[in-house]
Amino acid sequence: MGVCTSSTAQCLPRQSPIDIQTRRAKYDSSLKPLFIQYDPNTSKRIINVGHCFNVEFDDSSDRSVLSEGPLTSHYRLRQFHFHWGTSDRDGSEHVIDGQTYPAELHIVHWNSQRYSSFEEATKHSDGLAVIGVLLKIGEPNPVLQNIIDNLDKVKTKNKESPFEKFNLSNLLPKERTYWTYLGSLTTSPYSECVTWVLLQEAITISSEQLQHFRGLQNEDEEFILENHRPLQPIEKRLVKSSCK
Ligand SMILES: NS(=O)(=O)N=C1NCCCN1
Ligand SMILES: [Zn+2]
Repeated sequence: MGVCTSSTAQCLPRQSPIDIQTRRAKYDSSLKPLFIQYDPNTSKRIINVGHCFNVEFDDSSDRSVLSEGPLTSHYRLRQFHFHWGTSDRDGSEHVIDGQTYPAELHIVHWNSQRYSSFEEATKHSDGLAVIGVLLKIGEPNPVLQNIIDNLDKVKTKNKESPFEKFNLSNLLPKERTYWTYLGSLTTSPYSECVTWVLLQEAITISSEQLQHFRGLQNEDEEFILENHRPLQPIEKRLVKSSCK
């Protein structure tokens, strides 16, 4: 069955982002540890897409993949991007027990075991798996600095620049425990095709580093000061936790 992009008779909406109420999350002992394998040789370019910037990967084969965890297929790495706010007080899309974070990293993968392309995968309820990583203000992050040093090359919409040999694994926190739930893309067309995997450990970014994100410009050459979607109703969904 195709995914719903809004509430229709045969299915309750499963929109994202949501507030993760950790005390309501249920520990599921059947959830496995995540298997994450990212080949630095698959990173290709950084591109300003108007509402954010993407770092894109060569997804013509299963060289960079996510599997296990709550997933029953393997998912191929496509791109990662961030969401941020006009100040350090908010900017994340997911919220934890009502607490907003200054930014959030999304690592987007598509089900290459069942579908032939990213575009096709977005039409199915198990099409995508997105790892969400919360960012908190702290020490400057040297791995993020490598990305930030390239933002001046993609200042305006559709500008792109080569971005090769990037080791995405180095951006992830040490601990990989997670919450998981069924949701959607948080940008248009909001397709309900995403298995969300939100890491419970945040990574750090300094306030000065985050300010560089807000220096990117959209198609009207205005600064992209914020790009996070408002919270959506959880409806009847359950959030599962990989740990007690
Ligand atoms: N913020 S999100 O849910 O990852 N949204 C996406 N939209 C299309 C490309 C992949 N991701
Ligand atoms: Zn996103």
